[in-house]
Amino acid sequence: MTNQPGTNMKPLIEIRDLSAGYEGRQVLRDVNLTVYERDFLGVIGPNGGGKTTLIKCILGLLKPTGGKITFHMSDGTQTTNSNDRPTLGYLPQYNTIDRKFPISVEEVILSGLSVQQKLYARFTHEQREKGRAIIERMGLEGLEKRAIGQLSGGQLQRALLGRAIISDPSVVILDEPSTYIDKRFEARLYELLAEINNDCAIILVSHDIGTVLQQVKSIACVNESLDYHPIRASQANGWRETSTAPSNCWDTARCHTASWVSIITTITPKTLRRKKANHLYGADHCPTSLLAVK
Ligand SMILES: Nc1ncnc2c1ncn2[C@@H]1O[C@H](COP(=O)(O)OP(=O)(O)OP(=O)(O)O)[C@@H](O)[C@H]1O
Repeated sequence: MTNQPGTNMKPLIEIRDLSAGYEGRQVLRDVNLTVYERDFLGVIGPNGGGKTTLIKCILGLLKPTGGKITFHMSDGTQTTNSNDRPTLGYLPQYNTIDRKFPISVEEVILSGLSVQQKLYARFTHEQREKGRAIIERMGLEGLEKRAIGQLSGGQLQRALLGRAIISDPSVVILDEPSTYIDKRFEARLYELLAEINNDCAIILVSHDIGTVLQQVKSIACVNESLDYHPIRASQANGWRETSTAPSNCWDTARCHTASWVSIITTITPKTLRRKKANHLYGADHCPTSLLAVK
């Protein structure tokens, strides 16, 4: 199944019949998905289901074994070459970051401009000012010169988010952004994402289903294949709520169908309790059948 174009939403990324894997082992198959202008797509699914692999394919970090990814440019042209694609902002999973790398907060944030920068060229005054504004927006004032190895987990996540948005990308991709972020900044993080979403599309990979459902406009469940469900479908004036879920949506992903569909259809008090429990215990330790299983 592929998601259908909205009435006036411009596609930014079109994924058709994508398959991908590692060393001959297939991880994704027959993935079809379109990311639209100002979309806010939540990507959920079980551990090892292929969420990060999908993101790597979009970013051009992993070559698909089949299918194609088309990027739509602001001038109306299209490309399948990831070197020519529009700027994508990326916040990688926390555990992929080498914290021993000798780089400061300011340098991490400015490194998000590297695609616009000639190799070894100095940053301009304007770029540094932009870096300062992002540092302030991320609540990192006073930590500009601190090496990333001396930051708390949440401070590092904020620096990485700053890096992801500094280049004014057309799509920001966030892989588990709330890991290590405290409650106060988590609320700010989602406020920031709502602000950013006024200008660009967001793809958010998360295990925090309650938060995902409150924030996103559409959901993709990835477990080898992909099932898509719009929560707020596009219409002439933007996005509107929908309340239907395809009953087989989660079957394909081998999730617990009834529980998932009830979560998707409405945010129930049960879901809110789940969200609270996730925050207290972490999604992986949350004892309930609402979590996806392989
Ligand atoms: N570089 C790699 N080489 C070989 N196998 C890999 C590699 N990266 C991921 N895999 C495997 O591919 C599968 C999908 O991994 P992926 O990281 O995409 O899952 P995920 O849905 O993002 O999982 P999680 O929720 O745990 O982050 C897993 O079985 C994983 O072990």
